[in-house]
Amino acid sequence: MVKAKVWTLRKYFVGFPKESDFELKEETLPEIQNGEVLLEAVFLSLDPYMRAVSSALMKEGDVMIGAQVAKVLQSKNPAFPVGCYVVAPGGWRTHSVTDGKAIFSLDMARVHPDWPKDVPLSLAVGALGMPGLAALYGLEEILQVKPGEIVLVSAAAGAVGTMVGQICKIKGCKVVGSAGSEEKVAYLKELGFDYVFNYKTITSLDEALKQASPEGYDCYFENVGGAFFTAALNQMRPRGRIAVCGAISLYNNTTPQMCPFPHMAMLAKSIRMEGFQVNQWPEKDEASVKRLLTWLKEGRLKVKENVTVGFEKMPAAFLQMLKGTELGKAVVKVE
Ligand SMILES: NC(=O)C1=CN([C@@H]2O[C@H](COP(=O)(O)OP(=O)(O)OC[C@H]3O[C@@H](n4cnc5c(N)ncnc54)[C@H](OP(=O)(O)O)[C@@H]3O)[C@@H](O)[C@H]2O)C=CC1
Ligand SMILES: O=C(O)CCC[C@H](O)\C=C/C=C/C=C/C(=O)C/C=C\CCCCCO
Repeated sequence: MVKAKVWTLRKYFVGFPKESDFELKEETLPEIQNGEVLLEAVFLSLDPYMRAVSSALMKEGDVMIGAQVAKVLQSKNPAFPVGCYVVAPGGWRTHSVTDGKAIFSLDMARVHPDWPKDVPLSLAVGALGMPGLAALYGLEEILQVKPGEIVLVSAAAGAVGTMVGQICKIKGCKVVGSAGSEEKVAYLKELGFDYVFNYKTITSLDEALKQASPEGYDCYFENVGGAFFTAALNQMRPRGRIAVCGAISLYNNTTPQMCPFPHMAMLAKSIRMEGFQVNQWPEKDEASVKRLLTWLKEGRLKVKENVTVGFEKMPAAFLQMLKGTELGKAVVKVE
């Protein structure tokens, strides 16, 4: 019998998560049944949605949800032969038995067959996986950005935001980003953002947005919510579009955050605002990953990861990701 180490949600998060909200356990896994595989995790992804959906989709004591890059050790599913690598919704586990169905979003998929040997497999849960697809779909399917348009993106130095900015430049747009440290601001300028500001040090968000683009914004890629949304909405151009990808500034709230009603601003400028989730276009995923991979190989996409080594460090790495103190997509490498 195979034993797995797992991290469970010991207590629901109240406000900002604490390491004591998690509990490390050991599980004995069942034999695989038809359609199932036995997986060994290689890289585990840490993402803000794990905080956002925890109270809605999990019970105390559940294994934390999440995606991982894993190797197939045993298989009774012809789509996933022994020895192949997959991106699976295995959760915070070192080993898992699964049929590949996700609790929340992306079902199990093989790592792209054309994955080059010199490209880290961890990118399959980062720039060339869920966050990268979220950026691509938000820009193409929701905002339908056109060359010459002006795009604003919040949390711009994050796994999604860095891809949004770079894809905007590939598409011939002007892109403005906000981030919470001078290190991140400098990095985004290296990536080619046209204008970047540190939202923690400016005196006025309205002034910062106006200075970045006096003519306003055609598109806003929303990752943060809260007061940033209100300021961005007020500087949208007529017929502007807002893609609601996330609202990380709200995830730790213990009471609902109120904001000015957006109706008059949306009415006056005929603004379109649409929420989306990355799992809405499964038929496009393989081709989309291939496009992102091509842009990476051409040097048109740059990626940065913040790799924590050791399964036992997952809770600490998760809190660090939510705090946003580090640059790069947060992943944990299982030793
Ligand atoms: N709809 C979908 O399918 C998907 C949605 N998402 C959403 O996209 C957003 C970004 O995700 P991702 O790039 O993976 O996250 P990352 O963890 O890579 O980056 C998130 C960044 O958000 C910033 N942040 C954290 N707290 C706050 C706050 N209170 N106010 C303002 N900024 C804050 C931090 O950077 P800093 O403060 O330095 O700017 C942090 O580094 C999230 O809202 C996430 O839920 C992600 C994937 C798919
Ligand atoms: O078991 C699983 O589903 C884990 C695999 C998930 C996979 O890694 C991919 C998708 C992640 C999508 C992220 C979405 C967001 O960040 C959106 C943020 C909040 C959504 C709130 C939804 C509330 C549900 O009630």
